[in-house]
Amino acid sequence: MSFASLKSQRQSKASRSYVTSTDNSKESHSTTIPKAIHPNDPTTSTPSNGGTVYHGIPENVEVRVSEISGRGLWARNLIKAGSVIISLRPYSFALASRYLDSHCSSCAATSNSGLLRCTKCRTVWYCNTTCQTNDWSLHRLECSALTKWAKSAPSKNLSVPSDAVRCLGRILWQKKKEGFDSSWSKEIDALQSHRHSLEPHVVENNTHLAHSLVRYLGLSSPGDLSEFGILSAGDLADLISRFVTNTFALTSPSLTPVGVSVSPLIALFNHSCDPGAVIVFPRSSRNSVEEPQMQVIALRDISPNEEILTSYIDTTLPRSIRQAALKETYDFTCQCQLCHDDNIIDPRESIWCPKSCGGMCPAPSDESETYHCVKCRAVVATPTFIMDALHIGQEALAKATSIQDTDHDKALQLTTNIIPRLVSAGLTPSCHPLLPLIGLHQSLFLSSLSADMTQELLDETIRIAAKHYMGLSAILRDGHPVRAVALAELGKLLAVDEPCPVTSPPSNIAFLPSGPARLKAAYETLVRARHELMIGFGRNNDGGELGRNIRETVVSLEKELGVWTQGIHNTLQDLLNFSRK
Ligand SMILES: C[S@@+](CC[C@H](N)C(=O)[O-])C[C@H]1O[C@@H](n2cnc3c(N)ncnc32)[C@H](O)[C@@H]1O
Repeated sequence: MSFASLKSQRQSKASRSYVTSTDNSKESHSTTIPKAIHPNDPTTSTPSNGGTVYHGIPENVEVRVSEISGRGLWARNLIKAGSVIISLRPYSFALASRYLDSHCSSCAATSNSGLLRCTKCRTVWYCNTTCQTNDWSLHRLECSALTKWAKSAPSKNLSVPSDAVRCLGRILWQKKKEGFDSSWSKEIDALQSHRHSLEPHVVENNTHLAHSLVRYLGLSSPGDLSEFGILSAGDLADLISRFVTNTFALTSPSLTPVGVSVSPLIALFNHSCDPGAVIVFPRSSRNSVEEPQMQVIALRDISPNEEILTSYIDTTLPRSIRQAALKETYDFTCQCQLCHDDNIIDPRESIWCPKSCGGMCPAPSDESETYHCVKCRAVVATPTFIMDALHIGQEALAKATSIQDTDHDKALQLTTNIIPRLVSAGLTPSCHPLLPLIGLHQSLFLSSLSADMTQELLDETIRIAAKHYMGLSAILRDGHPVRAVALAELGKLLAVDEPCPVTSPPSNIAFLPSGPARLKAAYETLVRARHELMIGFGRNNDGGELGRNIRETVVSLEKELGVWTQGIHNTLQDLLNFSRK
């Protein structure tokens, strides 16, 4: 698995607590509001910010330091939901190896008209010569490193270093170019490092990364790193630790992780499992030189003096998995309400009431002998089949995820078999591992859709997409980009022309509307998706590239529906005229 996918699994999704807090300021980690430090005042020098001057910090945001989470970014004024809080090009980014030939290495765009390959290293691709020229000052150095790496690679699938190694290489070349005393280098050096408190297996991973980096840079020993300002093994360990703790997944406008990115300013945001803001790459810039544009968008209104928090991990995951991921990579125990309030029934870990009252019960754990419904208060002994379903579901999820690219059919068979078992055990659609299994099932189904698909296959994919959205909407805030993308996907599937006229639906498949009713459902779903995209990908961005695509589809559906309504109107008019004759 690439560093990009690992990172994105941890950070791409954020969520909403089941009990919505009306007091947003509760999300801050200290009882007193931390004092502001003045990051843009070069005379300020506290031990916590090292006098770092942050480039591109907007007027309505300031850096403050809290005892629990260190530096963070705070709102000075009210920030409305859907506002772009920060927009910048990351200091460094690298595409994951599998996306190098489908995305431009300068602006990260995909191209329908074909990309141009660097003729020397034959590894990176560009939209055109402008993009190539823009990237040349760094690629010049990267190009020979890539060529040497490929020559000494033991096999073809190891002929390109990982995105993490390439991104670290770019950071070091750029630091050298900018000068070690430049503000660019100081911002990188001021990223938080946890090298003194890492768990042994993290140290081991970091050591592998360090060795690969030394090899990639063409150095014979770590001692040669002094030309990059790295003077000791401790400096190298710090560099790697800073990188791991502060990188973000580079994502496509529809949230596919395609690489890694580093921005020291955006790395100042602290974490919450119910964040007020998200980090996205909406592709909103008209000028490709500014892309990839990394943006922080408010998911809800953020009050003045409230800390702006983003999420580092997939917040659709249950608490124990979130906490383990945060501890391992970021070295802290999350204190957010979702992690600490035991009175919350978390839909991520819930099953339907076995007495069918429509209420939810906390999913039982290995230790619990009984479980109770929060609605009707029924207390029920935990049947072993629920525990078995939870365990088997977890194993199936791990297996299907690991083979999805190598054995599509087997992965699909696994998800097809396990989902009904979890549903009949009473898991709600947002409960782990049912929700990620439905998400995986949907993407496996989508990859098997073709122009000559059958009506049944299309209908089944629509039903899975609807279930997926339903599960996400129980845990993610309205307008969350993950939820918005899922709804757009559902709307697009509904808008696909039905492959053949529907006679009667097979009895084992629930009813789905057809013809004009389906068109109307598609229209309404896409209008709703556009509303969500405008929040999650920014109002000023028109919902990003995906929001603009959906707007075009909505307009054409409106025309189709108009033609249809006009057709009915004309037919009625003809009938009326005929009966009058
Ligand atoms: C990406 S950095 C965020 C900026 C960091 N606070 C700083 O001073 O540079 C991530 C680190 O911030 C700290 N952090 C972030 N969110 C936190 C939270 N909710 N509680 C405690 N520490 C947190 C952890 O040390 C984590 O490894």
